[in-house]
Amino acid sequence: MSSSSSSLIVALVSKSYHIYKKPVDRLKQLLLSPLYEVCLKRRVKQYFTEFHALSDVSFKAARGETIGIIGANGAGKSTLLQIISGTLSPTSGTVEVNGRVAALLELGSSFDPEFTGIENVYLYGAILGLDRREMTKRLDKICKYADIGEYFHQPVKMYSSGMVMRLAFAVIVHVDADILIIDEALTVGDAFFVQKCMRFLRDFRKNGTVLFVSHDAAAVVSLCSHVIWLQDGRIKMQGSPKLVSEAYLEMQVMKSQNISEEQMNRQPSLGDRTSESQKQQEQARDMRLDFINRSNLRNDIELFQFQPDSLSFGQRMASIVNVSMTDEAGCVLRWVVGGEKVKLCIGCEAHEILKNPIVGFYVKDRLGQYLFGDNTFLTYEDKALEIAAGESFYARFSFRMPLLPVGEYSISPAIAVGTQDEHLTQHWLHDALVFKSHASSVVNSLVGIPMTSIEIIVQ
Ligand SMILES: Nc1ncnc2c1ncn2[C@@H]1O[C@H](COP(=O)(O)OP(=O)(O)OP(=O)(O)O)[C@@H](O)[C@H]1O
Repeated sequence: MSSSSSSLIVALVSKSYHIYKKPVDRLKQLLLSPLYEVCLKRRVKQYFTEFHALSDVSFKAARGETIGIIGANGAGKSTLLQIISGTLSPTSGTVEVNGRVAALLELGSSFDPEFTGIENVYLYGAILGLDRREMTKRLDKICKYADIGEYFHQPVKMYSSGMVMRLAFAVIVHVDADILIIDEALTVGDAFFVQKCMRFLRDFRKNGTVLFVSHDAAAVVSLCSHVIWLQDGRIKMQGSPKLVSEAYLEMQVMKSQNISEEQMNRQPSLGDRTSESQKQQEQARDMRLDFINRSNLRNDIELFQFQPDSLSFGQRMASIVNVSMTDEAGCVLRWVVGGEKVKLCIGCEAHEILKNPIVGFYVKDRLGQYLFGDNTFLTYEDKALEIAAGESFYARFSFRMPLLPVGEYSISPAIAVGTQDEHLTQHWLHDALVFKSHASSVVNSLVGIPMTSIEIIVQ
């Protein structure tokens, strides 16, 4: 990307803070340090420790790009975005912005609670570099977009959080921003207004640049074209939303289970099982035969071979050794038609005694968006289940295959031990079974559900 096509260039941005143990240390630093330096011509000890909230962060964003910024609490997301929006200066590094930046962080946090909605519109406009005359021209439209009625004339302290969001977003929509910075607060709240914001964002993204900040990997996958993962003030990883969010999710699982990266076995050696799965593939029945010539929009879904060597993590008291989709009679399928009854079988092997194993899966689309998933926990919650070391077992999920838009999908199975809320992942296999929808009547939604009937009734 050339710098001229970039609407935003962040180059080696760092931010550090001086941390003082006691308030008096700040005073000592302020008074003694320069005094010593002048009188004694030497540096004296520092009364603070330096904390690096951001270290050498660099990236570029082009017009039409939506960049996701993910990271745990304290990772440096707000610091970075405050620097980009110009409300905080970096300790070192530069930010080049081509155009107007409008930030909607912690929605409405820059509103003055004592001022009315209208007064805050002017205030917010001023922060974004628009004078009173320009804001007056836009006031009616902002009022209509926010749709908060008489509250527009009331002090903001009387607003519900939903009203604050409505007003803040209405302003953002009408300030002709080139770069929008928003956070996940936008995606919660009144569903109709969220949809309205999303429609604006979808449109805005065609020419503008969006920075979307979130803790939630699934949210960035559905909105962003590129994702930056911040950890301890540094870029831990950046790239495609799917890859980065998977790695981030993996790290979160490891953290919640107190597992170090070394403890994770990331090298499955299940190659010897490939031949078995190949055999299954050859014997698989083509379910399309039953549906031939019914419709050219029939949702033909091709299932590929189980990938035992796909990226995985887990403690490995057990392994996933096979994933297949079968028809009701148990015959392994190579093709399935959306809307048909199928069974998803996840074969496992225990390497040690397993108490209360949970087997589950997620189905994801090409962008890594989670479409649906389930696990065995609730069904087995009241039944003590113990599996001896060396035993094989499998979990089977029976459901109707949803109708899927044309594209590639994958199933990520997992086995864990414990409960739904507190468990230790033993083996999580990313994209273990890939499948492809070749034709579909579903175009504008993530999945379609099989209709039992469709009618027009003229009275
Ligand atoms: N004024 C400050 N003085 C000292 N440390 C600060 C200051 N502002 C932020 N920090 C620290 O910098 C780090 C990054 O903070 P930041 O708010 O950017 O994180 P974040 O990723 O936005 O977190 P969250 O998701 O919780 O909002 C944190 O450890 C925070 O405590």
